[in-house]
Amino acid sequence: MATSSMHTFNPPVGVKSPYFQPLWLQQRQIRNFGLPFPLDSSYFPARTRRRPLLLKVSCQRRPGDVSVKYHRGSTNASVLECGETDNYTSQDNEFTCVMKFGGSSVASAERMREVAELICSFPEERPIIVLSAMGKTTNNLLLAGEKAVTCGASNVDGLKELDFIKNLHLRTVNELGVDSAIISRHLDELEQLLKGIAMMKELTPRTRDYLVSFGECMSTRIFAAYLNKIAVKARQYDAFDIGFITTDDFTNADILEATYPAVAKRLHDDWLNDPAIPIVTGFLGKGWRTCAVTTLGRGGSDLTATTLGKALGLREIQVWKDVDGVLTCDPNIYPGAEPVPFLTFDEAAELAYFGAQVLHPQSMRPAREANIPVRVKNSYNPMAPGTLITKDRDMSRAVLTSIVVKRNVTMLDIVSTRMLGQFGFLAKVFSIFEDLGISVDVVATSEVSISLTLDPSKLWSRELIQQELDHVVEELEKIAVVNLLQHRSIISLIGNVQRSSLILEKVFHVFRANGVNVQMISQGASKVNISLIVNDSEAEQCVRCLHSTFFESDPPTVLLGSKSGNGSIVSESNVC
Ligand SMILES: Nc1ncnc2c1ncn2[C@@H]1O[C@H](COP(=O)(O)OP(=O)(O)O)[C@@H](O)[C@H]1O
Ligand SMILES: N[C@@H](CC(=O)OP(=O)(O)O)C(=O)O
Repeated sequence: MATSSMHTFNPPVGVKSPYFQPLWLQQRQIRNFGLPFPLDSSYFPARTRRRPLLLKVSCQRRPGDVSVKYHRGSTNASVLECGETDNYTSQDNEFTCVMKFGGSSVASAERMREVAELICSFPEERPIIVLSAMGKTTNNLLLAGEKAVTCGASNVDGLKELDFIKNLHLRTVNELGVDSAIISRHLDELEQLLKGIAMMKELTPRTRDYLVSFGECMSTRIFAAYLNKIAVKARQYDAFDIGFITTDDFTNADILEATYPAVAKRLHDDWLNDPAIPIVTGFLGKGWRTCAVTTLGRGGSDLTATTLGKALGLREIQVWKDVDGVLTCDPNIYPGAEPVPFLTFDEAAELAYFGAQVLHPQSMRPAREANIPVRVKNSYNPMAPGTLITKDRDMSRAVLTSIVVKRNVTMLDIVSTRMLGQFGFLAKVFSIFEDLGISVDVVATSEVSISLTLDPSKLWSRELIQQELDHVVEELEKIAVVNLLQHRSIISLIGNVQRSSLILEKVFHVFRANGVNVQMISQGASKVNISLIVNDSEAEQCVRCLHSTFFESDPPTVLLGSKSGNGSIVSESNVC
């Protein structure tokens, strides 16, 4: 490898660039992360060897280029050395796209065979493959872990979830005709881990992440072995071993910037030494402080795929699902939902953030930063065009793109106890949320009152239970009158907010006809989202009615009589 060209390097003091992320690393961590430059022991003068070393890593890239600038010093002020690693240019970019296959796409031996065929049907592509765990595996691992806490170590081998996982994977290996030895160590370790959990009577977030990692570790090993068996040369990678460096937020970790050059370097070098299709575990990373396995939040393999796309500056990122693309609404709520042919990154990000299970909430970020198109396709129906997500699209005729619902949201109405003209009220409220580490979804304000909703996924992952909610209310009550409203839903209308009057006119017509009162409304700064808060019990029906109104040429007049606020039966058009 061409090493650093040494020169004086002034760190951009006070500048926070997304490509310049300071990391405090220890020697052991540097080795573990496999950072893409030679940091052997000679890099650590004796006096700093035991102390943390400040290493700043920045990744500079144009499409197809990856280079790393770094400097190191014993303190922020004294930079000892800096340099730049190899530059990989687009000519030697050996991969063309990422293809990510979700759990439903690799749920059985038959599905794995079909996916292998699908990959081979694109001979012009040199893909990197990302796989999730085989369908239902992650849920069964989590359930097994929870049961292990209380079932006692001697009963672990009788857990039906463990049995399901063993049977599924051994059957798949058998049916594909690959050697079961590739997963036997994992199955043994999994059982031991569950026994450990049973003995400790405890399942920490860190252990939970290690536990679910077995799903992706096994699916990728089986699939790589099968590709090799059919003479398609493939190499399996555990993401946590090739430089996917994350925060240590177990169960919901975030990818750190140093990941991009590390992963690019590893895949690039391996390809040059011995070309083989990389089969990478989705969903997993390595915590930068703990060096333990982390996960990126449920559905996180989408984020693995877009991270790889950005790391290698690829032409396209494909996420293969079990639906014909991103649909006009959740097909579980309304089976007549239609595929949306084009979306912008902003639309897709809002859609994912506000509850569309089809994409991981953070997955658009790397694709947007590197401006790499994301294509959502159906592995069960590869001929369907799918959804193409890009930076811009023609919005001239766009009105509503998709309707999303996020359930079980908690809403807070906060009214200042002071009179009008009291400045600093909003700042005080938000500083309380900041202190408590709680993120807020939707906000509507006046000078003396705020209505807001709390992110249910954050509540879930942080186990923010009633006690914590009570604590929030207690703190807020020092400056305001607070009304806590639970079991609400956010209905998000993703589309062209330039046409908000037209959209809202239709929406309120539907709601009025159905006797539904909107409890809060917010038009996001993103300009692609209008959010409305209704009762949980009303949400699905509202989505179905809105879908009929916006996406069907002949909306139903009356599907069902519905009681209006004063108890009378409404019989207007658009009552669903
Ligand atoms: N707006 C939407 N568009 C498409 N699918 C959606 C939408 N909302 C919810 N879904 C659900 O998301 C599922 C696909 O996401 P997911 O299960 O995470 O896929 P995979 O596991 O294949 O990555 C679909 O089967 C569908 O039930
Ligand atoms: N297996 C993990 C990660 C993932 O991304 O899965 P899927 O692609 O099937 O949503 C999960 O179930 O959350």
